[in-house]
Amino acid sequence: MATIIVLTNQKGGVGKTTTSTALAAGLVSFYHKKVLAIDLDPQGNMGFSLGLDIEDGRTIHDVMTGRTSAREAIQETDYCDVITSNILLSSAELDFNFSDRELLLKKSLAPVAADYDFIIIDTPPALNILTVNAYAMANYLIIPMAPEILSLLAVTQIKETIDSVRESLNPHLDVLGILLTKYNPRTVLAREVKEMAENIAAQIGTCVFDTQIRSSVSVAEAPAHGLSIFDYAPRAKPSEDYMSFIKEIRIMMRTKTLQEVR
Ligand SMILES: Nc1ncnc2c1ncn2[C@@H]1O[C@H](COP(=O)(O)OP(=O)(O)OP(=O)(O)O)[C@@H](O)[C@H]1O
Repeated sequence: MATIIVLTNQKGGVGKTTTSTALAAGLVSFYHKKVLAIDLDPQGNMGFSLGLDIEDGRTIHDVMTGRTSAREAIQETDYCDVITSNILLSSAELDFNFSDRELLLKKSLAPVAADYDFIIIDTPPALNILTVNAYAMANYLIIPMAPEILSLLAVTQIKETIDSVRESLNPHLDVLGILLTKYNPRTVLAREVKEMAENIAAQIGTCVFDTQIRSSVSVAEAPAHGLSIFDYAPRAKPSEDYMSFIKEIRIMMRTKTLQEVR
């Protein structure tokens, strides 16, 4: 069965899509894993970043409204399989107004989940029914966070959603860690935010990853070329950092699985 990793933070612009895309591409390119990337953000940036025309094809909205199957909505890219999103998903709160609506994503992806090693889910900058659907099927949450004070406040609010999903839908939901993005180690703010993030991580029962993703303009340029950061700018700092990040989380996931077996 696939390991399901969800990138989440209801604050916008903190690097959720960038990290989802790098993680999906990195697991395929360096570890030869079979990956399905799901875009749950109505902005539809993940499909675009992986080189797809998001106006074409069926979307996760079609899958979740039962108009098509997950298998029919999967599109292939040079990196991984993707189910794209578009603006129609922004009416999810109104469209999905029936009982069990929190498990819609899990049920619709069940027929394809066994075909993959990893399912990576990019979420919208909100805590809504889409986020809850992602949390309900996740093995691990990763919280990207930019070094800004408002970004820290957002992480505190995520805790309530995590607690309520653990109580009712997914008791095994595990927060793998907080990932500092757009990081400039030379600024005082970045160092202060790192310390605050460590306090918040302790409250959520998680950690701040040892790896931080440094800032570089190459991150903003890569999606326009439909290339992963590793192919667009292999020597740029974020390529190095995302590579270390993937190594770090693979070790963490392996350790956690071994602990569960014992
Ligand atoms: N390490 C980085 N260095 C420089 N720019 C970055 C970095 N990471 C992300 N960015 C830029 O920050 C912007 C927001 O990133 P991204 O779209 O990944 O965030 P997001 O959390 O998914 O946003 P949203 O919540 O709106 O979906 C983008 O323009 C992206 O190119």
